[in-house]
Amino acid sequence: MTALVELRDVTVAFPGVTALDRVSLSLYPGEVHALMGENGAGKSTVVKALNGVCPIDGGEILLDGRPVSLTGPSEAHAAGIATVFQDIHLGPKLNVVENVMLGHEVRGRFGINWSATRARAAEVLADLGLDDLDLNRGLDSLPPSVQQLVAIARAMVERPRVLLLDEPTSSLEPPDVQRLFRIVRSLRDRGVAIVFVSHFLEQVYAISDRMTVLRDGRVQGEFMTREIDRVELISRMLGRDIEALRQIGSQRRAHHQEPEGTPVIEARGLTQREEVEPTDLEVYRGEIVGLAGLRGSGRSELAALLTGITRPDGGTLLVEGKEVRFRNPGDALARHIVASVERRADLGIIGELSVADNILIGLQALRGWRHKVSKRERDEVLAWSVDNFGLGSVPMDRQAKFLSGGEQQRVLLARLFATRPVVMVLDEPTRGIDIAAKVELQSRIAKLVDKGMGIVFISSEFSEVVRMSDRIVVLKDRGKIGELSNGPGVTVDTIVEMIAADGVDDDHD
Ligand SMILES: Nc1ncnc2c1ncn2[C@@H]1O[C@H](COP(=O)(O)OP(=O)(O)OP(=O)(O)O)[C@@H](O)[C@H]1O
Repeated sequence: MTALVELRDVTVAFPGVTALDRVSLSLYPGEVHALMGENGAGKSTVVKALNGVCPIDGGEILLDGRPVSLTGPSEAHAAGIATVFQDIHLGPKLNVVENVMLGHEVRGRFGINWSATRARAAEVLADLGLDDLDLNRGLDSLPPSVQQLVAIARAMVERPRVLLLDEPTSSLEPPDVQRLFRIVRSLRDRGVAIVFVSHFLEQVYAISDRMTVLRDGRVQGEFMTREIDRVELISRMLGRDIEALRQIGSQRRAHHQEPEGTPVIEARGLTQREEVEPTDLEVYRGEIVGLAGLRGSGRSELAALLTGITRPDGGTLLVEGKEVRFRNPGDALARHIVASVERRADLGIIGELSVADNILIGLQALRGWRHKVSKRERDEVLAWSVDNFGLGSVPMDRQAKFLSGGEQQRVLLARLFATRPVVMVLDEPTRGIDIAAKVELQSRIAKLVDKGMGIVFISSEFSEVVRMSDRIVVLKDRGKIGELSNGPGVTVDTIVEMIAADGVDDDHD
C-alpha cells in the first residue's frame, strides 16, 4: 500500500530542544495511526508539522509520494489535511451551522446562501451520524462532548483525506468516547487516514490500527496495534526494562489503620445550589480520600467548595475542628489548604513567566509580596521540584508557555507542593501526565501523606483512585452515594457497581 502522507527524516528544533529528530512515519488511507510517547516526546509537534503550524527544519513531507511544502495552515488544508484541536477553537456564541460552516459558507450571487449553507451543514452532520443535533443551538449551550463532535464535523466540511486528532477525548465521558469512535471508524472505512494522539492507553488499543512510539523526539518503533502488548508498548515509551515495569504495576499503596483524632478538614452538609447536594466529608492527617464519580457527579464542584474556589450556600467547613469560611483560594492557602483544579486553563500556568517563577509564585503568595523568598530557599525549592517532578530537562528560565502540556502540569504540582500544604485537593493531577511521571507522582503523594498531610484525590481513572486511596467517597448526580474503606476486596468494579446500582430502583417507581 502506498502511503498517503509520509514524513521522511523530519527534524524540528526549538532553542535548546530538538522536538523531532529525523522522524519518519507513514500514514495510510483507511488506517488510524496512534502517536504514542511520554510528555514532551514530540507527538503534538508531529501534528503541528503536518498541519502547517510548525515549519520543519530538516527532512521532507511527501503527499502521494511527492514532496510538499506545508508552510502554513492553508497549505495543509489545500493538501487535504484537517485538524481537530484539543482546545476547541470554535465560536461559542455562534450556532451549530455557523460553527460547522465558518469560512466555508455556500455563496450565491447575493452573498452567503444561508439555506444552502444550512443544508450542507446538515449533510455533513448526518454523514457523521449526528442528525439529531439542533442546528440552531448556540455552541455554548451544548455539552463539551457535543462541541467536540461539532469540531469534527467542521473539520470534515472540506472532505479531508487526512484527519489529525490531538487528544480529542480528554474531556469526554465513556459514552461520548464511544460515539466519537464510531465516527472515527466510519471515516476510516471511507479511506481517511487518521492520526490519533491520546494518553488513554485503552482508547488507543480500541481505535488504532498502527502506532508509532516516540521518545525524546525520536521514533522508537512502529507497530501494528494487535501485535504489541501493553507492557511492551509502555516499556518502549519509557525506554525501560519490562520486568521493572511489571513490578511497578503490581504495587498498591499500603493502607493505613482506621483514622483517628480530629479531621484535618471536614465538611458537614456542605452544599451549593445546583452543584453539590449537602455532603459530609472527613479527611484525617495521613490519609488519602479518593472522590470517585463520573464527570458531572459533583466531584470537582465539591473540591472547589473545600478550597475557597467557590462559596457554599449552606453547611459548615471545619479545619482542625474549627469552623472556617473561605472567601477565595487565598484564604484557604493561608491555612495551607491548596488545590489543583481540573481544567488546565484554570490551573493557572502563567505562560509569560519563567518555569522558576511559576513554581515559586504559590510560596511567594503565601509569604505575602513584601517578604521576598530568599535566594537560598528559591534554589532549594527549585532543586526539590526538579528532583521530584522529573523537570531535569526543562530550563528553569524558559517561559512556561513553551512547555508541553504534561510539563506544565508537573510545574503546577511542584508549585502546590512548594507551599508545604496541610491539605491538598488534587483534581485530576495526573491527567495528561505520562505513565512514568504518574507512578512517580503517586509514590510522592503517598510519601507526603505519611508525613501527616491529608489529601483529597480525584481522578476519572477509577483504577488510580483504588490504587491511591485509603477511603473512597463515591459521588453521583451531585451527591455522595456511599463511602468505602479501601482494601484488597475493593476494585474498580466495586465503584462501578455502586454507581450503576444507585437509584435504579427509584426509576421503577
Ligand atoms: N514553541 C516551542 N518552543 C520551545 N520548545 C517547544 C515548543 N513547542 C514544543 N517544545 C518542546 O518540544 C518538545 C516536544 O513537545 P510536544 O508538545 O511535541 O510533546 P508531546 O509529546 O505532544 O507532549 P505532551 O504529551 O505533554 O502533550 C517538548 O520538550 C517541548 O517542551
